[in-house]
Amino acid sequence: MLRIITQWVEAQSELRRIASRTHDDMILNKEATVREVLQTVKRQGDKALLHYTQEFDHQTLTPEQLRVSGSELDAAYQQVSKELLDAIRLAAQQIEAFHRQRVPKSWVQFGEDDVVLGKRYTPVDRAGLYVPGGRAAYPSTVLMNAIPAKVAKVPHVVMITPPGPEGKVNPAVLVAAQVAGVQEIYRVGGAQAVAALAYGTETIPKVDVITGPGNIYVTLAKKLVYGTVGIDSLAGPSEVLIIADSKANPIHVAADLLAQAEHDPMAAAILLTTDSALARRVVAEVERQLVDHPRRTLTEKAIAHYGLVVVVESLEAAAKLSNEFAPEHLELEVEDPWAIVEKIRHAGAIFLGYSTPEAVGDYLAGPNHTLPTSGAARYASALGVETFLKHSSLIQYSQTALQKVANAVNILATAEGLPSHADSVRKRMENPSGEVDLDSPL
Ligand SMILES: NC(=O)c1ccc[n+]([C@@H]2O[C@H](COP(=O)([O-])OP(=O)(O)OC[C@H]3O[C@@H](n4cnc5c(N)ncnc54)[C@H](O)[C@@H]3O)[C@@H](O)[C@H]2O)c1
Ligand SMILES: N[C@H](CO)Cc1c[nH]c[nH+]1
Ligand SMILES: [Zn+2]
Repeated sequence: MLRIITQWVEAQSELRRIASRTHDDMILNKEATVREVLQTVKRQGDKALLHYTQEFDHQTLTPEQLRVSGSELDAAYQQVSKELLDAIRLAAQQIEAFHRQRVPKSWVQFGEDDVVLGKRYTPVDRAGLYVPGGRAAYPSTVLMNAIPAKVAKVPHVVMITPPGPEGKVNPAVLVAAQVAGVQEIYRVGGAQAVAALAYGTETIPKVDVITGPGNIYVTLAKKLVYGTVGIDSLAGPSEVLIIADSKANPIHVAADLLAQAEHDPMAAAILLTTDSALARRVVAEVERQLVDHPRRTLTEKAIAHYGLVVVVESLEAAAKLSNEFAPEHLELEVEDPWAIVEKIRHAGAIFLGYSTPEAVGDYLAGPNHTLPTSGAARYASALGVETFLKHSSLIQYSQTALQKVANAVNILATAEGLPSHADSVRKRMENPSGEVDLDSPL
């Protein structure tokens, strides 16, 4: 049952509790397990992957079965309907069009005295895409990860996803991978999959960056291997925060809350509204929609632990609470959403207006659905092409330009007690031609 609260201080404290749900859980219960999984995979490679796949996914695999075979990839096309294939293709086109919009470009700038400055973007050599598969199969997440990697021109992309019943990977996931151009797929999930990508095993290549969302084990593993490899962001259990006014439709608001709650018992679903009647209607409607819900047990858990309705005085107050929470998804179900968006400072993705359910963003609007959770939207952003790129700074100085700054470099280097830094400039001033007298004693 969703709780309604009206007190500002209580709302702030409840929102803090919900935002920190993954940190608390991570630290108290799961971190030890994940550390052990990471260490064991690092030491034992494939053997550990098979062991943990048995323990956590209840599937018995041989090392040869870790990689999804060509015949399994071909067969997947026979197992999805034409409608599903068409929907995957439509989503792929829209996601690609969006991600091609603003690809960072290398640049150089020519300044006074022939100084050249710039940035050169290059893709990582190898990317590892995590596609969740514990409680649901996510062909959409395949597209959201693989398409930006492709647009960034990453030369080697591998995908990793947990095995389902009978060790099989969901055929829609395999089809989406092929539509997005990923052929190298391994069936392993959880922290053990992240470890394989970070350290490499006999079968699975080590990568430079790991992207993709996942449950608490996956998210904690990504956090722990950061540094050995790059990661996109901490995209953990899903969350939605809805700001609604009196004109919002309670049936739609309830459906949107449940759409995120149904991902995971640790998902969060929050409504901030200026209308106490709407608050009550949404609570009743959530109950009603849960009655025949196919994922009722896990969705109810999420709603009971991390669901909340807050009645606020104004939309400005709602925006303030939302900024404190920094949600993964923010829906503005209000009459003039563009007036409120001005006040929003932290959110992974913002959905504007009554007819923009968050689910269009999950599947095919174009922007990425892999987004920071648990307050990480304060400092992180959606997965994108730039996640797979890094840039090198470019700096070229002429002798004249160097001369002009020599004194300032000398002063700074002396202040830092680093004489060779000063010498590296001074010696070029003393010997501008760079000629070496080979007859003089060394
Ligand atoms: N933030 C985002 O952008 C975004 C996008 C899509 C999905 N999601 C989230 O991704 C998650 C998907 O979770 P999922 O569970 O369906 O799939 P998952 O693939 O993330 O996790 C399943 C794996 O967890 C491991 N695991 C399960 N129980 C374990 C235990 N007790 N100990 C150790 N390991 C264990 C298993 O190895 C299993 O393969 C959800 O939380 C969903 O909300 C987030
Ligand atoms: N809402 C998820 C991100 O938190 C993404 C997703 C994929 N499929 C359905 N939803
Ligand atoms: Zn979703």
